Amino acid sequence: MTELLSSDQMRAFEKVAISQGAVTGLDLMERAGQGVVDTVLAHWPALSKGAQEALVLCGPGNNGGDGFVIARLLRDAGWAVRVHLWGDPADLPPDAKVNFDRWSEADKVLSLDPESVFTGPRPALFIDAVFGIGLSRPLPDAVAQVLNVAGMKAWKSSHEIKRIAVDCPSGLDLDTGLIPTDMGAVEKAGSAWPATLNTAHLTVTFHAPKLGHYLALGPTLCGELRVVDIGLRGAAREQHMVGHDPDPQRVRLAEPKFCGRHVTRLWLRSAMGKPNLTGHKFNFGHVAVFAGGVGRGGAGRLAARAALRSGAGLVTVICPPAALIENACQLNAIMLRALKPDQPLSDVADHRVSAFCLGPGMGVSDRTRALVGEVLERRAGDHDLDDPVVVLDADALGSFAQDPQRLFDRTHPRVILTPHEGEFERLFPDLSGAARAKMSKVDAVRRAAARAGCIVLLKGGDTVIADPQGGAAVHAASYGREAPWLATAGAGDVLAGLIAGLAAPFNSASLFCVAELAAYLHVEAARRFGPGLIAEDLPEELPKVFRDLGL
Ligand SMILES: NC(=O)C1=CN([C@@H]2O[C@H](COP(=O)(O)OP(=O)(O)OC[C@H]3O[C@@H](n4cnc5c(N)ncnc54)[C@H](OP(=O)(O)O)[C@@H]3O)[C@@H](O)[C@H]2O)[C@@H](O)CC1
Ligand SMILES: [K+]
Repeated sequence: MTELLSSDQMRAFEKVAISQGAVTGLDLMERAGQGVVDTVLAHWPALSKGAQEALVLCGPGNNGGDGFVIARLLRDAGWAVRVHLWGDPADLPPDAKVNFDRWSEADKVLSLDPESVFTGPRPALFIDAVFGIGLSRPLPDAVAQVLNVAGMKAWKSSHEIKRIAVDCPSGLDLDTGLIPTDMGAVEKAGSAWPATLNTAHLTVTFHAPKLGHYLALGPTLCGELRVVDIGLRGAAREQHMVGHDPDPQRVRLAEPKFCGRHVTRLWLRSAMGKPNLTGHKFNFGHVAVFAGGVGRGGAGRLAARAALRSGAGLVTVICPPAALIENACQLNAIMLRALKPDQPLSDVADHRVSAFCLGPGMGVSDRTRALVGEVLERRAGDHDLDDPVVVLDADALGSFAQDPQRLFDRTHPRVILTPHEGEFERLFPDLSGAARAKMSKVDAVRRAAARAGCIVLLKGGDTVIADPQGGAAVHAASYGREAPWLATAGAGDVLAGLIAGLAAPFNSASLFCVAELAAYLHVEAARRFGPGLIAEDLPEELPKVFRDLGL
């Protein structure tokens, strides 16, 4: 699984490599610039056929230094290159200054402002090397105007201009995936896009992807993402093997990759219980899904269906007595039990229930709170691993909005909370909204998991999963894995059931690994079905996904 780095981690890698004498900063800058040129020419082979015009915008730090290297390499290859610099050359850091001087030996450097940039000839390549991991505040207005895609209209046939971002589109915070603005940060497309919108066709980053490439606006702004090896490998820590719990210091992409190779089948087999064992249905666990009252059972039934499709041996829907007939009309392979308000849970769910799923359609109520409390108190004794898995979603979370601590006092390591942003905000108001202008989604979910003492999975196109020790993963429905059809009623209920179903067999992987796989399968099912998807389709698509993935 690919590691996602913070800006500080990237700087630390560079520092270690340089201080060990393995490489100089100038070497790294040269490799970075060469890597961008090679990647661009490989991406658009037609550009290699004849030298053309390139525009390189450089900033006051080492991102700008990379820009000077790129400009020189293109010039050496016969391109006509114009370079604009934001800032005073005398203030450039040493390596960037060396490359500024190398460029300046034969060519001039222009100022970076809309007038001077847009009056020149139309370039084939528009290269943004203004700010990278060193962005520390909102973009200056003049830079924002030059980088705004709208500015391209100054050139005729602007659609033919390839926009390349060096490390990231300038203005993107590589820790949060947000765009810092004077008013805080902008996260969502549609929610007041800043005037500084800077989207690239291709972003070339170095050594490893950063958090901001995958979180929030990152994928929208970066276009396609390529990672160039600049020889820091010696300093890199080993990669994450699929099926292993996360390292608390690191963040990984939840994906079926190891050392750059696809290991999808291995991932499925390492996380799921069913493919590794023969036996009777009780070997594969029993999931109990609580459903709502009359007319509100659909969400619970969706979760139950997903649990059964994902490998649980048995699934029981537990509902209030009045909803028994409604559910009986709709369920076959899924068992059904009614639970009266004064009846003990053990009457309908014995000790063999290995996973509970609560929330979808249950309603925000005292009754839901009481049932959640009762399930969380069902502990096996000495060993956490013997406790049933408890997936808490939707109304199981909403029922504790007034007093989240009451929930957190009971949650344990075999519990997973699966909120969407709104539910997360109600449970963790101090880790949401404006607080997230500075704190990445990963940090917010890590803190939430530590506070709740259980796993937290915060849904989104950039789903973040964290455990109380700090281990974290991002599951990204981006860079070719977009799943817009998943934004449909009931899709979240299916995910909750999927987690419960995957976690139910006694021999499945840790709950964290199961949650990563569930997020992946959920998106795979949506993408395989495609346009027109509704939540009912997701569980039915799972068998095809399993088959496609080689199970
Ligand atoms: N690390 C590595 O291993 C490698 C790194 N490499 C490259 O170096 C890049 C990182 O370089 P970097 O640290 O110099 O940061 P960078 O993004 O150039 O900007 C810092 C400058 O911008 C300024 N500044 C910031 N925000 C501003 C604003 N809004 N408006 C105005 N000014 C602003 C800031 O000023 P300050 O905040 O200090 O006042 C400072 O002067 C990295 O992204 C990659 O491309 C590669 O060569 C290969 C190896
Ligand atoms: K940049």
